[in-house]
Amino acid sequence: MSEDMRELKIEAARAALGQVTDGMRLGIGTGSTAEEFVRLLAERVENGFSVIGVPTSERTARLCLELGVPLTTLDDTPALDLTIDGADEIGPGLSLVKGGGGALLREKIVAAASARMIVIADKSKMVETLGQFPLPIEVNAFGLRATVLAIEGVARELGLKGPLAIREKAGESFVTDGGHLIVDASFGRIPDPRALANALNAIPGVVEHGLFLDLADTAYIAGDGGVRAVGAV
Ligand SMILES: O=C[C@H](O)[C@H](O)[C@H](O)COP(=O)(O)O
Repeated sequence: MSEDMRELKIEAARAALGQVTDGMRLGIGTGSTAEEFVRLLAERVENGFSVIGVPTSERTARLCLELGVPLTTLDDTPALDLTIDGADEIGPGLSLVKGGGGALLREKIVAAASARMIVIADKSKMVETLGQFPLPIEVNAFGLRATVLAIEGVARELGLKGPLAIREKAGESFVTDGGHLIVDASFGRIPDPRALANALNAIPGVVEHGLFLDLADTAYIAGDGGVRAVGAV
């Protein structure tokens, strides 16, 4: 990642930090942008700021522990004030594709348990139509081939084309924090994300998918001209 790109992620994270107030219960996202947020948050915590966070992945949990950000679980703190997370794509109405890092299931559970969700990203994530980033679909390993066939069937019915790939890491199937697999669907364009989300939700082997609809309230998008807020501020 270039230094410029990292700087944009830091700027977006800093804008989101401005919305965090003392005592908040936070959902803490996953990925390179969310990690910049964790680093800034840790500096505030070191200076006496009091927050408690629910991490959306083991990776984020490790970073928080390393930097001294206090953590809780969703079982102990089931209602959160604010989730701050990155995204792979941000489309119309703050519809999102998430899950490039494989954390989509916990991210969605945490976002849904939060009163508010802020997305932080550099400007490259803004798109007119979702789908150029392969859509991550978290699936149960049991019946994988049947589930892939069902996803292909749903895609065909919706006029979506493109290969499905079982995600791999270092030559092995990638396994999520929840012990599931990821199917990456390269549709190119998803003109009706809601129809696809509903159809995927109806497939038993699909645990969750990376379409986040009606979850994000605000996005802070960092570009050359500074940070732009999209949605409610
Ligand atoms: O599973 C990973 C998450 O959904 C990330 O928030 C997403 O992939 C964006 O990550 P990054 O900030 O590294 O582009």
